[in-house]
Amino acid sequence: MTGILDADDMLAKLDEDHWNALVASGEYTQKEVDKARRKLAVREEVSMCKAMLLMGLKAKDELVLRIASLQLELEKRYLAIETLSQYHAQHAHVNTQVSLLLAKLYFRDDKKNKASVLCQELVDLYKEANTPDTELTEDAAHTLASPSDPDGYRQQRAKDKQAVADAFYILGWIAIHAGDHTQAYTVWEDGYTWLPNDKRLRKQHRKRYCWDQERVQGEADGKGQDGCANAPVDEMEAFSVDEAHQAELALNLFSRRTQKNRVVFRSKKPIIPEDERQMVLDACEQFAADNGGGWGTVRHCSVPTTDVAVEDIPILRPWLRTLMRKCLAPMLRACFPLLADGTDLGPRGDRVRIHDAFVVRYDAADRSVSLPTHSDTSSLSFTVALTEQSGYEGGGTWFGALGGKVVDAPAGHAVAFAGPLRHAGHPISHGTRTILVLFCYIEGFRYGKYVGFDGEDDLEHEHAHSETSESVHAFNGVRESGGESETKRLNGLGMDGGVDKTGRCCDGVLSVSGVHGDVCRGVGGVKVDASGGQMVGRKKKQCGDDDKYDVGKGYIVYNETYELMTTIDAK
Ligand SMILES: O=C(O)CCC(=O)C(=O)O
Ligand SMILES: [Fe+2]
Repeated sequence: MTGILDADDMLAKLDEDHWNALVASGEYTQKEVDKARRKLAVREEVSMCKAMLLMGLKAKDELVLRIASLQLELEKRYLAIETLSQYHAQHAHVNTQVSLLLAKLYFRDDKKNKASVLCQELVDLYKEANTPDTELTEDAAHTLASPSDPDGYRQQRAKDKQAVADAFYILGWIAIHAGDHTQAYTVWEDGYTWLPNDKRLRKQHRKRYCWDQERVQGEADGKGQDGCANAPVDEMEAFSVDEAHQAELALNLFSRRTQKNRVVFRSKKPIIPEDERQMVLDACEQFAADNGGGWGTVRHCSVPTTDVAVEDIPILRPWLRTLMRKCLAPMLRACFPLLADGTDLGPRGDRVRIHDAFVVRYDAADRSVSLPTHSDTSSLSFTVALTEQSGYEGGGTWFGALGGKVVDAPAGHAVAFAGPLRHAGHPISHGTRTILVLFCYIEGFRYGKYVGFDGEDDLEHEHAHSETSESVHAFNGVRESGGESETKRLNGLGMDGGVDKTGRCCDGVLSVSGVHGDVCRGVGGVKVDASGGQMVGRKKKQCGDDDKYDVGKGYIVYNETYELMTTIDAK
């Protein structure tokens, strides 16, 4: 009995022996046992915190936050929500952190309206009590974000600002998921005005500035592509939805009368001349060389498509703005003459805005050969071929609503289509295929309204909740509560958006902790809509019989989305 001094030590020793025996017997792995032990400790702490709360032994806000974060660790988000929402309902002046965590959990739970009310409340309270910050240099902003002050005042201020920045950020994402990019960018711009030192708000501001405002010489005076200045629609080859897809939701975006079932268009002529294509490819290679030697993966995870964001390559920005203004926007105007709300894209398509622009490369020699079925979170999208068709085999864009037709384009030609259409990057079997991909929105046109992105899905989620709690109760044992099965069930969907170490969300990749496991969900995560699609980040991934491209089970999600969700996990 060496080293045993009192009853507590004795019990601890017995406990230790008990756990060790479980591992030694081979019945459980060390990892399973560690997890079970941690679970017990967390439960004990929850009980203690609850007792302290009753006895008024510590600041209530702190205790409530601690209880909620422990409940999250136990993978019981519904309990965390209950804890926070009850507290929120009972207290008129609720701590910022409590409101924010509750908003994030609602957001992740797809209760967007509830999340939105809380975020708006945080923003309004902040605005009442503060004045907009001034923009600081990156360094100064960083110091501010990590202050060291003994009495904690500055630290608390910084935390509150961070919370309000998060609230702005979430409000924007809620708008994106409702298919309202205009509103999202308005909120983010407002957030940037108030908190210009928040990195994510600053990034959104710069993106808008880049695509909507910045003009450099040569652009404004009309140099650049004029090849399709008037973009007559007869210069476009149109593809119509087939018999089986007459109810295609994407058609709802447009006047049925004028659109006549046409949802995909391919230019008959090249819109980017060869020298410009080469310039773009060179710029991307140069960018890759300057940034660690390889192309990045801006969006994807388990399907490792390689891509670069055009806004990150300065010389491509004016080029794309000119191409957009002179060619692509008028082309969209011609192809999609009348929207469902009776408006049009404006003279020469000047209501069209770039939401995102990527150069995407598929390479048969690495694993980036295809892209799973998804819908873009855009009202209109483009792919423009940058490489010659002779340089690859396979490839092109697959569209479900065209009866599974694959539309590929010769070098320099553009394919324009309605973003909500289900589509996929058809696999290449040889060579390299590089395309420019554009996600566009139409200023002031809330396309989500026409494809069912609107509305609170509380009912659906009350149901999901009961499933969640059932599964949680059913899986309290050591074995069953471990990562995969529970995470799957927690989603109530049998599929999950996981997050890998690099911050990309992946379908089918189940991460170890349940909390991480459904990181994607709230960000528009694994949302199943009427047509059985999932929405992740800015893309809506669909699962259906014809999901034959789901080879790599990849989601397309933004790293910035991941950044937001990790702040939720940070509690
Ligand atoms: O490879 C293609 O043609 C499709 C690409 C695509 O859909 C995307 O990047 O969103
Ligand atoms: Fe796409």
